[in-house]
Amino acid sequence: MAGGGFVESNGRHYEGKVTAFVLITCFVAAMGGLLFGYDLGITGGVTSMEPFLIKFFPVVYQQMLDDSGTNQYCKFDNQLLTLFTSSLYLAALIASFFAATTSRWFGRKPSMFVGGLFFLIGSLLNGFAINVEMLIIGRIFLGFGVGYCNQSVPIYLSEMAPAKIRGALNIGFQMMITIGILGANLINYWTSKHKNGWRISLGIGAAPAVLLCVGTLCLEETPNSLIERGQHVKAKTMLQKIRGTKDVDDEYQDLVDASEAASKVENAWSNIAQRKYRPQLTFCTFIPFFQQLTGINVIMFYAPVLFTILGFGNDASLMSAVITGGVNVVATLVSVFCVDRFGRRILFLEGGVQMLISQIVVGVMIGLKFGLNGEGSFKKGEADLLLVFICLYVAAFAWSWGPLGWLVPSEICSLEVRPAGQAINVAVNMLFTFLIAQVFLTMLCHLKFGLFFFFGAWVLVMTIFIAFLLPETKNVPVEEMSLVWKSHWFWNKYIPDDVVGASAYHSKSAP
Ligand SMILES: OC[C@H]1O[C@](O)(CO)[C@@H](O)[C@@H]1O
Repeated sequence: MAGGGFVESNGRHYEGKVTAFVLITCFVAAMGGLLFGYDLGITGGVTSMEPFLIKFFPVVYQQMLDDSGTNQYCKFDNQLLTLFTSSLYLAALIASFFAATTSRWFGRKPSMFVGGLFFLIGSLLNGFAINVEMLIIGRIFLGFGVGYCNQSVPIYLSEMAPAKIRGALNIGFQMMITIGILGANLINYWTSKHKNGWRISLGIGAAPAVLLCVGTLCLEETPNSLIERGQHVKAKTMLQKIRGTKDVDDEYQDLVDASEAASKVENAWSNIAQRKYRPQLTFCTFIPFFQQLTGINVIMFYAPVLFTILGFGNDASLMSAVITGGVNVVATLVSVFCVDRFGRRILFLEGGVQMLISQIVVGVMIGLKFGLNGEGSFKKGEADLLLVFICLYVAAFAWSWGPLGWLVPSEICSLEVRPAGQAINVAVNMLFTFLIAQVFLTMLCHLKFGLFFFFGAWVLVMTIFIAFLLPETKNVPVEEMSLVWKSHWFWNKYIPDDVVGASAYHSKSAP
């Protein structure tokens, strides 16, 4: 068992080693993130494979053949094809509400197990699909898996992990999502060379799903969940077991206190609607909304389709998706190292400016080449340059809005508003992921190259939003957030003086 040491919270010492339990936890969490990323990334490549289109979407395929040489912008515009991609996010949105109740009543473990099972069924239905119905039902099952896992895995992680690696694990989840997307792109690149390769692409997700289910069976329930359900003795024994030491009294007491405080919260929804929580409500709603309005999923879902449209050729399209997927992973890693050193704001602001410039360049290049009628294709050198700017855009997203879109909402919400804040964050994220997936191909058909300016304009709005409204949250303990709001030019009017008095007292009294 590697690692060890202790962490302080509220002046108390938490003993805690990185035990085997913690490592298995990381492994399972990794599978949860990986599956989400895999399902995000897999459809773009699959929907650009001819045998797949011929079998399930012959109309789109015919449209593609008939259209050759004419309007590239509208080649793939088909509602049923889009529904194949986007149905997952709608299902995830609905399932995340059920998952919240399951993990509260029955524990995190059953929730994650159910999530893994959904993933397994969905992957098998897709891999063996004989008609569009089976495909879409499979996608809906995968969506239930995403809803269940996105809700329970991050909670499980933060409850199991020793405090000192909690933040790293938070970004680690996003990191696994990007690795899943890259894995999907690589697998598509390989399977596209085989006749029924799409079956492998869609079915192979069953493997991590089995690992997730089996992994979950080997896991223990979190002490927090046991306390929440009145099993105090078991909770303490469990905490000793997972921390690898008998000396857990301080941490245990904090968990009991936190659970008591949480049980007093009668209605997290009416809490977050109170005036003094206006900053939390605003950021938990707007951060996921803006994250999706960067347009990132246009690249993540449709990169191979988009690159095909731009004239990259089938192989080059899939290869380009692998390149953007790789950039996504590496740039997320940059964030892991920078976020606590340089802070959140600088990443948001630099990322915003870099995304905006890249989007303008991409829009102009496509506009100059394809014009309004959508006719043309790029020469090799031009295509490479376009790819460079798309990579710069992906990198900027991956060290800013990607991980921070999850980190910031979670670190600004104190216990009394956390469940509601987190639920809003996940729901808004899924809703706009769904909408963008659903309307992108139609928007491309109508807005043409202007689509890149459309998302660019949103990036400008969100960068101004961050510049003026988000204070730095680096190294701010959650109980001191109200001091930060109170000293902010805009939010100060929402924070009553007595709340700040209480936090100031708290922070002084904590040694
Ligand atoms: O890495 C890109 C991916 O990250 C997310 O924004 C989630 O944080 C997804 O919507 C996107 O596909």
